Amino acid sequence: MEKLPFIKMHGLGNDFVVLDGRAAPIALSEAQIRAIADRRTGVGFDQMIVIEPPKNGADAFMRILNADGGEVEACGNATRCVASWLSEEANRPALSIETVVGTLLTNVNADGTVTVDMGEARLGWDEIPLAREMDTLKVAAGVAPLLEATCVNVGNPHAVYFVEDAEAIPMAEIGPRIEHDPMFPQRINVEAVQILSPTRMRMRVWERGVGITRACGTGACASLVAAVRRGLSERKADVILDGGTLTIEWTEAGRVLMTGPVAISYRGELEPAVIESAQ
Ligand SMILES: N[C@H](CCC[C@H](N)C(=O)O)C(=O)O
Repeated sequence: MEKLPFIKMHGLGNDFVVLDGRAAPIALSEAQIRAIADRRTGVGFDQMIVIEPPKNGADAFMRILNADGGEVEACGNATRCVASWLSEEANRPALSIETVVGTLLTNVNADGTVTVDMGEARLGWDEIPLAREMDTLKVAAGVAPLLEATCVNVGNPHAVYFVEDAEAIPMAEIGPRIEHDPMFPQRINVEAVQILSPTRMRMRVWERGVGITRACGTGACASLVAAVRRGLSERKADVILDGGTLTIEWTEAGRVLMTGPVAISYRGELEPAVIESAQ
């Protein structure tokens, strides 16, 4: 096996290993993905992104793998990072990037931030999905003090809990218990949100398949949509994450736009032994 080149990128500290599978397909097992995700013996990442040739005429297709090896539908911060990289390669700011749940439109702004149109927020119980029919505005599922969620799907599933003090929530302890609650048949990303003003909120996240991350783009989108649904926020607001701030807008047309910075940390080559030794 050859050495595997990669780009290490992050969006507000939500970090990614990006592989280019356009010239030759890259197929890794869940165990191999977990081996690369290891922050001591691998490279370490929250998500792995594999860029593939487009299937429906967009600029590229992106596959998204969580650190636990599972493939998922959406990753907002990674979409922004990939858009920035591909935009420089294509020498144009606007791109379209296919994912397993649809094609996302991206734009690299003059200040270097990247905006992604994550598409329409899905609010139906079967779109989240939940285990049974109910109003997704108030879902009685969780672990104290996170007991009533507003659930939103922005390509991937989120349970958003509004709290008085986000810093006081023991996310490492209760996040995994909510992630695996039987109410959520595809598991779920968990957000604790403290409203600071009609245009600012603080959010902490336990990500499905990863754990606590410094930022979650789709989580910020879901938090804004949930806050608007509960009358707690204007349709455009800043979401303050551990790693920094994302600006999110839920347009009158129902689409969710996310804007924020991206960064390349380094480029590297993965030794074949890391992959071949994976159990
Ligand atoms: N953990 C998420 C995927 C990554 C989401 C996050 N990193 C983002 O920026 O949207 C899930 O299992 O749906």
